[in-house]
Amino acid sequence: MFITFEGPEGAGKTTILEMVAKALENESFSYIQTREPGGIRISEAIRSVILNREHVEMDARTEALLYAASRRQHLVERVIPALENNEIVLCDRFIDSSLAYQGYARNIGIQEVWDLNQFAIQNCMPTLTLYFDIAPELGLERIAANKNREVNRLDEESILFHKRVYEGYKQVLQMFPNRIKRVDASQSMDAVFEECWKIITTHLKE
Ligand SMILES: Nc1ncnc2c1ncn2[C@@H]1O[C@H](COP(=O)(O)OP(=O)(O)OP(=O)(O)O)[C@@H](O)[C@H]1O
Ligand SMILES: Cc1cn([C@H]2C[C@H](O)[C@@H](COP(=O)(O)O)O2)c(=O)[nH]c1=O
Repeated sequence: MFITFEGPEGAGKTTILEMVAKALENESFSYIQTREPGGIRISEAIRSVILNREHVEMDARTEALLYAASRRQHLVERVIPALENNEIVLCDRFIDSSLAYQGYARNIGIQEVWDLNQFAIQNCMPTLTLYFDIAPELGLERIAANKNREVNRLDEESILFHKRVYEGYKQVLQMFPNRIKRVDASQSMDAVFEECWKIITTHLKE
């Protein structure tokens, strides 16, 4: 099982992924938890290049290529070996982020970014994606309130950009209605977790 967590900034993906990991551990499932961009040395290095606040001149297609490169290395080095070892993979963001952020919000085109990513993923797609649905304003409020979080280059984009990301996700949801399950991320943490856990346990049984 390859489960990804998707959604705009501050939606609660990382928080709930941690809670899901603990719940899987309690049930004695073997799993790994990881993130994109990053998760392993080379992909974390690419992450620093992409998200560096000084790199304001980065071209949108360069950005899309760097995310895809980071994705490729992470898949080969971390995700695929874990799946081959029958471990559940919990991954904070994956290809849907590229479709929403680079494809739609950056105006490259969802189809172009999808095509670009095929070279990187070679058909390795998540079996389940939890989409954390939250109004961009509320997500940004949450991250602004979290003083421990480092602000990155994408966080600093305009509210207009974050609204486009939200619109982009809506389109991605329509493209993959079977794989992507929507969760109301504006609820309390416990309520969001319960909703996610129900979806995951159903997926496990299937
Ligand atoms: N359901 C919730 N209600 C209120 N606050 C929440 C909820 N879920 C998470 N938070 C808080 O919101 C902030 C952002 O949460 P988190 O880092 O999990 O979001 P994220 O989706 O991973 O964000 P990003 O993609 O921007 O890194 C954190 O301070 C977290 O404690
Ligand atoms: C995988 C991926 C990510 N992004 C963006 C989304 C966020 O703004 C950052 C990652 O930061 P986080 O705190 O770890 O969520 O990168 C993107 O634009 N495209 C992608 O493919």
